[in-house]
Amino acid sequence: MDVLLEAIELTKQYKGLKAVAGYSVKISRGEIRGLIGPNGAGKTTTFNLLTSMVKSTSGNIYFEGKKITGVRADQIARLGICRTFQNIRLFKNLTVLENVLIAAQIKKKYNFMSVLLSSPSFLREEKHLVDRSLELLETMGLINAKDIKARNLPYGQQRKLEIARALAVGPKLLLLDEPAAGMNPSESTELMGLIRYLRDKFKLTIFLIEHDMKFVMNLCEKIQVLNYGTLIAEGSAAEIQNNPDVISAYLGRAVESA
Ligand SMILES: Nc1ncnc2c1ncn2[C@@H]1O[C@H](COP(=O)(O)OP(=O)(O)OP(=O)(O)O)[C@@H](O)[C@H]1O
Repeated sequence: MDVLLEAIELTKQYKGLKAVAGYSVKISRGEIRGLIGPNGAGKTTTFNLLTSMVKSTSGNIYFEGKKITGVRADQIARLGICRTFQNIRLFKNLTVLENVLIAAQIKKKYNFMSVLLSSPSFLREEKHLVDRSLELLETMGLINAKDIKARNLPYGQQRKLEIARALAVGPKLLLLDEPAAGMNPSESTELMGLIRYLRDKFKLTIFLIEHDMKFVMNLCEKIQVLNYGTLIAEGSAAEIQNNPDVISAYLGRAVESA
């Protein structure tokens, strides 16, 4: 098995609460993996730990065999772990194309003088970035919206723009936090096909959090289930659906909130 990402015994403690407790995962290159669990189970915290957006209390993370525990979030993105957010984070007053361009520039380190003097190499590079960003918008079905301000995009398209921004950084591993949230059934079915297409086209590995069970069960080859910060199950869609611990975790929460 060609393991792209491995986490061993990750824990995040907030005062008296263990948001994530001893979480481990091994994700193979090319896989589409799902992470589910009731509200507050620790899913987003897990993504925050994997991308160094929060510091783990203990545990280790390895990416392509190298230890990345404690590496800064911007460096994690440059190494090839990029993500989207549950609460969409776009530059709302910039256009769709500008949003992607900003993300595409993360990997480039311009020499200040070459930018100031608009040197030929900078202009060449800039054209390359624009071309690549336009290509990405084409792939995501957003090309006709390229000059529209992000705030004026319909919600489902804002979610797609977030994915385009993450792709612009050039990830190997793409983490999607509730990519289908707020989408109608036909949009989420279309998104499923798009995610498979992106995985193949860009040779990605995808790890996603999603509350839409149909989406997760149809798309993910393997699924993990968190409950109160602890991993309670891991397996195929059929294994997860029939797992009594998973069923009682979801039913238990439903009873609590009734
Ligand atoms: N910065 C923080 N300080 C204190 N507690 C936090 C913090 N971030 C998260 N938590 C707590 O950690 C637990 C896990 O939260 P998390 O957001 O990871 O869950 P989740 O599974 O993503 O939930 P949801 O499905 O509702 O998005 C929750 O009890 C939450 O209140």
